[in-house]
Amino acid sequence: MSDGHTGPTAGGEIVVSGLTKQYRNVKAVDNLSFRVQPGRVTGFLGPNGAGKTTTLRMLLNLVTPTAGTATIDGRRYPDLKQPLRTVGALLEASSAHKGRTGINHLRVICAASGLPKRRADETLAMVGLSPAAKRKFKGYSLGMKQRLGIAAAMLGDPKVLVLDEPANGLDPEGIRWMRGFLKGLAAEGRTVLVSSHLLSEMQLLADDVVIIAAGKLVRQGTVDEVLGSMTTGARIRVRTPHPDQLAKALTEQNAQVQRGEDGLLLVEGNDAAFVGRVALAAQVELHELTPERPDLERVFLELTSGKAVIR
Ligand SMILES: Nc1ncnc2c1ncn2[C@@H]1O[C@H](COP(=O)(O)OP(=O)(O)OP(=O)(O)O)[C@@H](O)[C@H]1O
Repeated sequence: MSDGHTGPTAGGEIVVSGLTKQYRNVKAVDNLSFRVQPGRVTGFLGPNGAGKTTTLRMLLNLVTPTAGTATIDGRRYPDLKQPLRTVGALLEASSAHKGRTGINHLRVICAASGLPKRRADETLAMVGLSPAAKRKFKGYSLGMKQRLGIAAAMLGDPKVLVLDEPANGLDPEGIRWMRGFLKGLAAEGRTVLVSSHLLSEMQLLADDVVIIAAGKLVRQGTVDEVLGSMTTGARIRVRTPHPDQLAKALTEQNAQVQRGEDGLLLVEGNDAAFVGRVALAAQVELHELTPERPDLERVFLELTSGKAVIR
């Protein structure tokens, strides 16, 4: 809708509708629509150049859409009555005045935005940076800078968090911390939208995923739905001392079977119960029968194959 109001929505829902951004030569975002629910972590995934950053910047009114709308809590960003209390954002490795201490960086933002000064101390504690409060920004590690950026995003106690590649450059400990922190925010009922190309990380972090490629929606759903919808990715590992006999029986039932080492068979497109039944009917002893869940990495490559163009 053009007046910036899309009617009542549950607190903190993000609604992207027909969003499009045409740069001179590139359609960075192409008629994109999706919804992001509160109380959940949503992974916003896509290959390089897919249009993730452009979408998030349109959501935050930093880039003007060519067409379509993006609303937070039912309003476009410029129409939010209290933007910092509604949405907090981390767009890139946060920058701050090099000679300023972490705590002063946050206090400056509080002063400029009419937020109480105590929020600087509270959010610094929230991200575990209190011990480094009085150290200068230029001495912060990348991980500390990311934490400070998150503290800044949390100053207004927003119900919506939008983070562009927050795990970039973090070490495994930093990534683990980030995961716990973001899950905690969602558990408090906040909306957490996180862009990433680290798909394995998203599988551990996200409840829902929105996958885009070349500016277009490729798939949206819960992580389980998206993984479960990929029949080609689902395989059953079967181990038997009689692989020839079992492979023959399975192939006769039109199953696709790949041979591995040590009597291993990989069966595609069927479930474990099917494989067990065929083995029983063929009187073949089984030493292993394991459904292999497709991982998000494989699903992602399959869904976006051919669209991961470097533009
Ligand atoms: N200001 C701009 N002017 C022209 N083209 C742009 C501009 N900003 C982005 N693009 C182009 O739009 C496309 C989408 O870029 P965007 O940064 O949104 O993708 P992304 O999914 O965030 O990628 P990455 O993971 O590499 O950051 C790319 O082709 C990019 O070159």
